[in-house]
Amino acid sequence: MPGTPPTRYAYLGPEGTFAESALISAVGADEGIRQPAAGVPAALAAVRSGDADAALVPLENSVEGSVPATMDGLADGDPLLITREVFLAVSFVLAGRPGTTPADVRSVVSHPHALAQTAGSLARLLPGVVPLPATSTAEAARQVADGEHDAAVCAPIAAERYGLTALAEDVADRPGAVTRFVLVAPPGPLPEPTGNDKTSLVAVVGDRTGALLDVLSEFAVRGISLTRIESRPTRERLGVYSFSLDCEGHVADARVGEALSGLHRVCDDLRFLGSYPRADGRENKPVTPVSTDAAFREAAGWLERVRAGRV
Ligand SMILES: O=C(O)C(=O)Cc1ccccc1
Repeated sequence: MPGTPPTRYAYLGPEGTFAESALISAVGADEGIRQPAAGVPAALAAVRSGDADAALVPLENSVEGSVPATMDGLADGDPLLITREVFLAVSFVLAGRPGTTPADVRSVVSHPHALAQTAGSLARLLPGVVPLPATSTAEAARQVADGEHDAAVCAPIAAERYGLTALAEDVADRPGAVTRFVLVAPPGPLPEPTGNDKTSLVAVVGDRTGALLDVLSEFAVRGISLTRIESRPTRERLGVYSFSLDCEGHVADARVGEALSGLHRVCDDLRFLGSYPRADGRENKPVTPVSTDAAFREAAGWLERVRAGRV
């Protein structure tokens, strides 16, 4: 009998990206097949088309904030679900072809988030050199190896993979930067609740007074804490925004489920992006007695009795 085929994981490639390291740390080096994609849109497209079973993409960084390609790629297009989050400490090297010295460098290239996290250090190491964007840190290393540019800001493993040497190690304006990656899959069964989960949503609200307060109230009245909220342009016209947010809890929890029903009523559009185990090493805040599943069950029972005239 044929066994189950190996899981195909797309990731922001090429080989040697932080996304690949995050994928390996999430699923193991020997699990499934890793498929490098040319960018975040390509990684998500591979899942939507069925060419991959899941994709590992960067979502946000502790220094530079969210990755717009991922935020927008999840908010638009066919629905996808986040099934895991992965946190990775990122540390960079400035890498060049063997024999290069900082004085030889006329161009430096990297992912915009890597450039943002190293801007001050690059200005010191390479005065007057204007940094250029690449689709990923490993793509930048590949371009340097191919002679398209002189230096790349990348992971030590990417420098090694593309035969580059470090002109400077541990390049960072602020040490301790952490990037949050997510594993996304086509719609399907949700990860089981673990008791320490997060739920991600995109809420589109009308252009009216108090719209954001309406969104926040749905969480506040049910004792649900938000872990992230940011606005993104809907790209329809200036002034119409969506709110991308994460809250504590799983949609299977009564309070979260009820909050989502409430949001579905008050929002012009609500996209559920998944409930998955919290992986940032922190614990969700304790649920107050009035917001537990038992409290919601008891209240539903009470209402049923009232409606039946059994007061
Ligand atoms: O380009 C990469 O290697 C990525 O995985 C994206 C990224 C870039 C900079 C910091 C963290 C993640």
